[in-house]
Amino acid sequence: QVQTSLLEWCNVLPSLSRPANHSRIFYSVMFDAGSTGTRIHVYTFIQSGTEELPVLDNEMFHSVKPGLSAYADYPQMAGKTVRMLLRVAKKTVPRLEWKRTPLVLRATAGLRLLAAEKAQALLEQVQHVFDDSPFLVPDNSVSIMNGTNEGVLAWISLNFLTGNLQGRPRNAVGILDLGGGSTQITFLPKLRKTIESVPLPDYVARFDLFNSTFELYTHSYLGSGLMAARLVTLGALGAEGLEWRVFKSSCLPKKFRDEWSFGGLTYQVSGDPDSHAGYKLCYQEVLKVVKGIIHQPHELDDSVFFAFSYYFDRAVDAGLIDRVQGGELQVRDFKKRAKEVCNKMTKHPPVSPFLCMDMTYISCLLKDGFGFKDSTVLQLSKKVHNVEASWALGAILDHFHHLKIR
Ligand SMILES: Nc1nc2c(ncn2[C@@H]2O[C@H](COP(=O)(O)OP(=O)(O)O)[C@@H](O)[C@H]2O)c(=O)[nH]1
Repeated sequence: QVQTSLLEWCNVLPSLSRPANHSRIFYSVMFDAGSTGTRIHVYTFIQSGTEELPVLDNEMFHSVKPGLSAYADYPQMAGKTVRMLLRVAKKTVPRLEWKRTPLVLRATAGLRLLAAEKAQALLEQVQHVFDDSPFLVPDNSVSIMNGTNEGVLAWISLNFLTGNLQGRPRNAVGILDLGGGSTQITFLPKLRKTIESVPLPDYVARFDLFNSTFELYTHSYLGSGLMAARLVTLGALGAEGLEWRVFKSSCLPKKFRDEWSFGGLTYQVSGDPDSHAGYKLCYQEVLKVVKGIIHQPHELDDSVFFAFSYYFDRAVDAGLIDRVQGGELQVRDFKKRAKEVCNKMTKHPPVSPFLCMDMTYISCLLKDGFGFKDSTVLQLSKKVHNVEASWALGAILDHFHHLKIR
C-alpha cells in the first residue's frame, strides 16, 4: 500500500531525479528536533530503471529524550545527541551511499520557544556534527521550521500514506498533532467561507502539486502543546523562584508532590490539599489555557481527522486504544475518560500523575478549543502502513521536490 502510494506520488513529481539505466536504492535522513525529544527517520527509497519510479521501501526510526532545548545552557550536548542518532543512519545506509545521502534537521516548538541566541547556539552545534559527518549536507540543512510548515507537512505525510493525495483530494484527511510545545490543526476546506472567515491570512497555506495549488486551513498554536499547557495550568509559565515555589493544581492527585521538567527548567509541583481534586475544578483550570486562544473553523465535521503524537500517547495511557493498533475514538470518549481518571484520583492515584490534567486538556482543546462535536470520530494513529505519523516524511518530500509552501 505504501509502495503504491509512493509510486503514484513520485509519478507526478517530475523534478524527481531519475538515474539512467540501472535501478538503485537511495536514502535520506530527517531529524525531528522536538520540544520533548529528538528523532531520526532514515528513509530508504527504491528507484528502478528510468521508466519506473521510486517507492518508499523502509523507514528506520529512533528517538531520544529530552529535546535539544533541554540543553539550552550546554549546547555541546545537542551535538552529542545528534552524533549518537547519526549512528542509526550509519548502520542503515551502506557506506558507499553516505556521501549522496542528505541530512536534514528541522526543529519545532522547543527551539521556537527559546531565546533566539540560545536556539542558534544549539543549531550551530548540530551543523558542526553534520559538517563533520560523511553524509551530504545540503544548504539550509539545519533550521527551525515554522508552525505553518509543520502543519502542512504533517498533512502531506498523512494524506500521502493514506493514498488520498492522488485523484481524490476531496477525501483528504485532516490532521491533529499535539506536541509538547505546540499543537497543529490542518485540513482541506471544501467551502469558500472556511477560508474567507479565518482570523488572520496566515491560517491559510498553499502548496503546489499535480500542477494545481492546494489551499489548506492550518494553524500551529505555540504554547498550546501538552507540556506547555501543563505549565500554564500550574501557573508556572515564566514564573520565578523555581527553587522554593511549589505549583499546585486540582488536576493532580491531592497527596502528590514531585519535580517536573520541561524545556530545561525543573518545577516543584503538587496536588492541592486544600481543594477537591477532580474533574470539575481541573476543567476550570485547564479552560484558561484554551479560552480566547484557539480559533474554531467551519467544516470540522466534513473531514476525517487523524490524531497522533500526544493524542495517541495519552489515549493509550488512558486505556482507550491499543498501543499497536490505535483506533477510532469519539471526541466524547476523551471527556468521559478524563472524568473517570480525575474523579478516581484520590482513591486510586493513576500510574501517571498527570493523566487527569492531560486528558482534561485534550478534551477541552478538542471541544472548547477547536469546536469539535462530541460525536466527531477521530482516527488515532502512531504509524500508517508502518511509517511514523509525523511531519518528517512530508518534510523530506518537500526537501526533494520544493512544494513551495507559502
Ligand atoms: N510516533 C511518533 N511520534 C512522534 C514523532 N515525532 C514526535 N512524536 C510525538 O510527538 C509528541 C511530542 O512532540 P514534540 O515534537 O516533542 O513537541 P513539539 O516540539 O511541540 O512538536 C510525543 O507524543 C511524541 O511521541 C514521530 O516521528 N513518531
